[in-house]
Amino acid sequence: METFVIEGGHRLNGTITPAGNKNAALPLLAACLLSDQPIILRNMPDIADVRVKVQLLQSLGIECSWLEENVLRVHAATINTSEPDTALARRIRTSILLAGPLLVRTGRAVLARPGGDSIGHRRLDTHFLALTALGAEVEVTKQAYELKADGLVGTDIFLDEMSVTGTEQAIMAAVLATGTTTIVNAASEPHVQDLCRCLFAMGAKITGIGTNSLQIQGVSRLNGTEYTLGPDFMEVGSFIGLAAVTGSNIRIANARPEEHRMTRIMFGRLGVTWQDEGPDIVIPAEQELRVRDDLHGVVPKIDDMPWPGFPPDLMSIALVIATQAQGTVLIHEKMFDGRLFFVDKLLSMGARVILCDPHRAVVVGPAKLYGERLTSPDIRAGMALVIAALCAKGTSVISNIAQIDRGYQRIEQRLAALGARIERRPAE
Ligand SMILES: CC(=O)N[C@H]1[C@@H](OP(=O)(O)OP(=O)(O)OC[C@H]2O[C@@H](n3ccc(=O)[nH]c3=O)[C@H](O)[C@@H]2O)O[C@H](CO)[C@@H](O)[C@@H]1O
Ligand SMILES: C=C(OP(=O)(O)O)C(=O)O
Repeated sequence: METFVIEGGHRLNGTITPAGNKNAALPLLAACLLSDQPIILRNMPDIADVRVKVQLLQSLGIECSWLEENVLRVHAATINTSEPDTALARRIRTSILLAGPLLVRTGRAVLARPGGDSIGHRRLDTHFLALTALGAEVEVTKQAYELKADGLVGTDIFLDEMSVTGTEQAIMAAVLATGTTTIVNAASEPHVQDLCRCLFAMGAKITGIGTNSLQIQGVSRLNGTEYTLGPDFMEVGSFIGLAAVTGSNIRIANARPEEHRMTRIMFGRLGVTWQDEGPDIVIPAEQELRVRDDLHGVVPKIDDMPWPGFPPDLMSIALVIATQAQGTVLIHEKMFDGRLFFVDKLLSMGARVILCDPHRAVVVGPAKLYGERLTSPDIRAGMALVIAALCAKGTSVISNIAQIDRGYQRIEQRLAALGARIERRPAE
């Protein structure tokens, strides 16, 4: 197990480019099963979760090869089995996204209960609601799911919540179903849009992309294509937070500023500002971080919602920024039950936070942070701890960085290029 050793308290400077969106890459790899033609995915992030997903595809007999850095060719000419490798499937959340495509291609899917971040209960009910509506038979056991279908038939589906991967599952099952499917109360995050656009390029008939109501006219086959993934907006939000708490001037190249309107509102409540310069985001040095109270001096809140609300994956970053802002703010994590527990790590660094319950934390800032020995509990808390450590006085050692490697491509090298003092070392 490796660690990050971080010496904090130094200002950073320079340009950083976000990697391709992790949460687009993972469903797109599942979508490759929907065609027997080659698909070339560009701007694929070279992260641990993608590597596990590629191995999962290979366990089905699908050809996957990196043509060059961040360019992956996937060719599902034949699929040898409907049972992806159990150990690999248990390592990532999106192994479950193979269910719909396997049903379509082989009429059967046997999948282990998936892994992914341990941030509270991660329900899959929406996935099975959609698949059964389209005609699949599903048997759920304690640790696995067995599905079969003799052809899927389009229908009107109203999702019980705007689940991101639940929506992706429904889309992938519907594109080759007979007839028309409507998916209402659908998620519309940029990664859901990337999936729809790639499927569209493969010949799928989808309208309503980017909205909460999708219409899909089933087609009889899908072609191969080439598709370029969008930038990871969680990386962009993380880099904005990093610049703000370290007082650094950072340019984030090709950041798609239009995807950060809600982030601007929420981070703005902590006094964080930036300029959009064409496709780039430029965060100025030495900002005055000060909580902006609501009208009548009421303590403001930062809370998450499905898109275009503030993404839950940026809540941990917002919490670290709040520790450095003058004033009091409520962090209200409404979507996940277990994402705020990492505040005990920030408390050990000197942050002033009251964890009211699993969903709410009151942060009083600014607090001077000090280097600590820390463990990364999940991917986003891990990145939040890296940011806290870079802002802290002294040296921090972060263990369990495999969590961070799941989603951030060679992060220590990219941050070191901005002047960050961060090293990857074998665990002592
Ligand atoms: C691989 C991938 O893409 N993972 C992302 C995906 O996970 P995933 O698809 O697993 O997350 P879901 O969208 O299903 O649900 C996330 C949480 O929000 C709750 N919920 C969801 C919708 C809703 O309308 N109301 C509600 O309360 C769910 O009950 C759950 O606790 O979306 C999450 C929410 O953006 C992100 O944190 C994950 O990074
Ligand atoms: C929760 C996340 O990932 P996953 O759904 O893959 O566990 C995340 O990307 O923050």
